[in-house]
Amino acid sequence: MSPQIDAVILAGGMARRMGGNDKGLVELNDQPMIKHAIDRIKPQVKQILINANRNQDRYAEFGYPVLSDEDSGYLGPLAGMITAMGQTQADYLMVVPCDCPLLPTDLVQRMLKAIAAEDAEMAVASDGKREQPVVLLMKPELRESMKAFLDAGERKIDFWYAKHHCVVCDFSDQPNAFVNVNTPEQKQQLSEAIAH
Ligand SMILES: Nc1nc2c(ncn2[C@@H]2O[C@H](COP(=O)(O)OP(=O)(O)OP(=O)(O)O)[C@@H](O)[C@H]2O)c(=O)[nH]1
Ligand SMILES: [Mg+2]
Repeated sequence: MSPQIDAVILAGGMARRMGGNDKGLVELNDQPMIKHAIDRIKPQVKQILINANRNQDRYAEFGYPVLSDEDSGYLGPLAGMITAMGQTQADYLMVVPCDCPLLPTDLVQRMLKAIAAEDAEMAVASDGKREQPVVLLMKPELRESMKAFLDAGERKIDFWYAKHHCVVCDFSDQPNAFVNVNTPEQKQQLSEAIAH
């Protein structure tokens, strides 16, 4: 039987580079940014979870459970992942950010295959040039390890996954899939690129 996979879309950051505007709700070509991510991921998983720390009512309108960080101190993406790992019943959790509107339509399938090929604990996506540290597929059982790492004051996720058997899943055939919208300028650029 194929494993059950849920996804969490991380939208719990402060979005300082976006002027503090809640990035998942900022519109890109007439749709909230998170809706682009939802449309990419929904066909690939059983259940979507949204992780948000403000505007929870607006996020709830997308029709999926909205989880806020257990620790509300804006401790970074790890806090959102820990929260979602504690909620999911799935075999694997796919983590994606809300600010990558062009995620691969074969993301989950390839990440799962990469894990199986090496009997790894988790996979991190790469665009061929660099790893995408918040695009991860992992077993929810890793929650305790991640929580201990965060509780120890560590924040950098790549240091955490270096402690585990993590395989890099290469998407150099679609490098634009991980285009990341952190600033109004990046949003404008992508908006124009999509429109053409
Ligand atoms: N749950 C949760 N997610 C976070 C937190 N900080 C960042 N993220 C998420 O992690 C992903 C990558 O982070 P960034 O792109 O740097 O987003 P950000 O921190 O909101 O933006 P900046 O303040 O401009 O760095 C995004 O999907 C964020 O929503 C946090 O404290 N809690
Ligand atoms: Mg970002």
